[in-house]
Amino acid sequence: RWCVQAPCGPRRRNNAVHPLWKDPASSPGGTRPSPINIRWRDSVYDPRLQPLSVSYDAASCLHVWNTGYLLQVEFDDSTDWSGISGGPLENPYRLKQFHFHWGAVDEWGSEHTVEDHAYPAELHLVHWNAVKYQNYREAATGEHGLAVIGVFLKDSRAALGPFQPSCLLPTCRDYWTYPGSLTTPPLSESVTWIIYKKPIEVAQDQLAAFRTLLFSALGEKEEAMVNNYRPLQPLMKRKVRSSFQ
Ligand SMILES: NS(=O)(=O)c1ccc(NCc2ccco2)cc1
Ligand SMILES: [Zn+2]
Repeated sequence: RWCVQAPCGPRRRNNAVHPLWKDPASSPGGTRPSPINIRWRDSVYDPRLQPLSVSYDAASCLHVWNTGYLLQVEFDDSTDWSGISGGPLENPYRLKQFHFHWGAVDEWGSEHTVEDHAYPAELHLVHWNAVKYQNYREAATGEHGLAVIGVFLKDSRAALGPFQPSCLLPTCRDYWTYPGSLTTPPLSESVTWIIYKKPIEVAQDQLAAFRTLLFSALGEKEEAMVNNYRPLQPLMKRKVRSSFQ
């Protein structure tokens, strides 16, 4: 079982909604905030987009932890064990971590939506540009610093395989891509988003397991970790490109 409680980080007022999720739906001064609602009419097929090349080695997985606002799996990014290239990317990017966002019920929970449809959860595989930057922390706030793959989760009888990153991707590799931001602080506008069109299927008990995690730390009033997604942000002057027609 994952460590259910959040690490005892900065003390928070009891039974307050996690401050992170009270962030206003706007990003003051931002020009490319995430997440967004993906609409067919805002997107354009780009035939120049290459397939995304994904190579993950489960042996580079380090540990799973409750960050205090989501569940995160960390990877050894000291070499190019696991990473992606191609697609909309001008360099190879190295896998640093993946994490999930989810709702209290199946009707919502994903950060991005497609034609106003929300999924029960969304997986983010976070990669950094190891050609342009020395480390993840620098890349996370720099231009062309991060590439995040978004995968929608929908519930079904089928069970998700073990948390091996390669079995977390849909078989259909059609995707949308757009320039955006981190969806949690520091909200840096450093992300090339790559969102797969097709969801992966997870068993109901796996979604239920996410909802047993806590925002609260040991000794604090228990507060279920649910609805850890940022509100939708305006598209502003951006084009969403699709790899498919
Ligand atoms: N939800 S997400 O995929 O947009 C995302 C991805 C990565 C970070 N990283 C936050 C960070 C900044 C410096 C070190 O670590 C925050 C949010
Ligand atoms: Zn995320």
